[in-house]
Amino acid sequence: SSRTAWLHSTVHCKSQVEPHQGSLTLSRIGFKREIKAEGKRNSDKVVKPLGLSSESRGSKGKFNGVKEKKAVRVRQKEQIESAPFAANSFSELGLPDVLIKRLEKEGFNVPTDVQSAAIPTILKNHDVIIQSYTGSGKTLAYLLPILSAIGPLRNRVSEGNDSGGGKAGIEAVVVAPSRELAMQIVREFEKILGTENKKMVQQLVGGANRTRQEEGLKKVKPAIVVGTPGRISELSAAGILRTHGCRFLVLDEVDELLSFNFREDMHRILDHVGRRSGAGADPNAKRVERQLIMVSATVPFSVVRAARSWGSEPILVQAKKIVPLETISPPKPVNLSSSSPATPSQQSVESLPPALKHYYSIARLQHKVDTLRRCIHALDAKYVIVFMNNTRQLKDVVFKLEARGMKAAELHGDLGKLGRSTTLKKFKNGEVRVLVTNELSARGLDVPECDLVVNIDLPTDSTHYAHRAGRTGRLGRKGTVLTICEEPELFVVKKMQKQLGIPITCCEITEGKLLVTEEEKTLSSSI
Ligand SMILES: Nc1ncnc2c1ncn2[C@@H]1O[C@H](COP(=O)(O)OP(=O)(O)OP(=O)(O)O)[C@@H](O)[C@H]1O
Repeated sequence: SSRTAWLHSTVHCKSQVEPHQGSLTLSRIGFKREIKAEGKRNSDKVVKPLGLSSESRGSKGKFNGVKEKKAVRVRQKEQIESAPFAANSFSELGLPDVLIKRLEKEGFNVPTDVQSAAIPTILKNHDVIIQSYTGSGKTLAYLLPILSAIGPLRNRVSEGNDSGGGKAGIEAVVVAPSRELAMQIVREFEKILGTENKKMVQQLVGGANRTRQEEGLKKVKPAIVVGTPGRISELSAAGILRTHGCRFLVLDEVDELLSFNFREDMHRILDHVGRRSGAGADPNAKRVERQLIMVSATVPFSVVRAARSWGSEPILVQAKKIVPLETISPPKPVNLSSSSPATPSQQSVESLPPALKHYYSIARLQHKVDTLRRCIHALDAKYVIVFMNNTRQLKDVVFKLEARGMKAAELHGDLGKLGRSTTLKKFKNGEVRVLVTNELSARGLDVPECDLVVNIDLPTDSTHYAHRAGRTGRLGRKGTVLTICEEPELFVVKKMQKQLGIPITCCEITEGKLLVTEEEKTLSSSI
């Protein structure tokens, strides 16, 4: 039945890595002693700069760019005090001084937990999956190690003779599932690089002018490209995008990229960007060995499997934990029909920011927009993202809100590239208060001010719920998520509540206030 199908699809979320599996003594990957799960300040410790020894970088190939035919990626085995799970500054993480200065200039002074864990691990050349909750700063967690190896802000101390000023061709490929997300990543690169260097990054998104992109690749010769799977693989197949010398392949929102929709394009990208670590030297002798970086707030076992087959000894990096992938076993079947309260998997809890508040409200279909509007007023929300499943109905909701004097706009894939970016810009600058959208915006979209997410239609499963919800409460901010459902849909909300391990509290919006019933309060506190 469709209900069973829904349950099965959501089991993925639970299948993710259970905490404390396998030994955390990782001398293999350079960590000296057991890594404690709780974040530990290391301010009083001298932490050796990680990943910067001249022995392992520069002189041994990979970091000398594409000139050497058989670039070999050397993983650092040297011992360090401990992983700085909550570093006090970026300088503790082994990033070059020039890069740290740029970060400070842009107002980034303290790394987030996931950045503290991921940056040193990537600097030590490991293939990684980065998993931590939405809005926790995963973009910089991979962007900074890349910029410390490529381009003007790179670490020059550990280099050999010549490296990475953009002459070596494409050195990093970042793939994202939507144009908006790809453009956002480009802007983050540009922010750190500064105006004078922003040309070393080029966007390759679908829907944009392909000829201009081709010219850019030929004339400007960027070192980093960021794009969507279709356009990247198209340009690669046409021989215009040459990625044999690529040292970094990043798959942002990897679980989405590995979905059926992107299968063929992703296959081409994984096959043609750099050389897989450990792959036989013969057919790909001219390729540089690449480092594979996979990123998402939700990591189903299918991603673990993909990382094992496309990467080499990959490591799962979470905010406070680093685990070799080989210790992760496939999910056990979960009995979701059991009446006893399901124990949420640690992993699913970790996909959501801890400060978020989750509510649901029951309304008839024809009253959903009215409930939405009253909720916005009750919470005095300023930046609201509303999710729906059916693109054709977005317009109707926008129309109803506007009729009541609330500035709203629709955002979906059928709009042209220009229309999409204009709408997004208007939402970000506050001209539009309510952005009515579909799954397109659920992944990665970063509008830090977003204070309310509303599901007018239910998300298909708890993974989708987590990504939608994660558009608010970014980087420790407050945020509210409201799911408006009809009575018969309530069981779906209850199920997601169990799977995600969060209270989704029943509320009513009356007389301009969002009220929680007493009964619900006790129910949700028992979760
Ligand atoms: N160290 C930091 N200090 C201050 N702000 C930061 C830091 N790191 C990231 N940010 C900001 O936090 C916000 C969220 O970061 P980012 O978009 O990378 O989150 P994410 O974990 O990738 O989320 P999602 O899973 O939704 O894609 C961004 O606005 C980013 O600029």
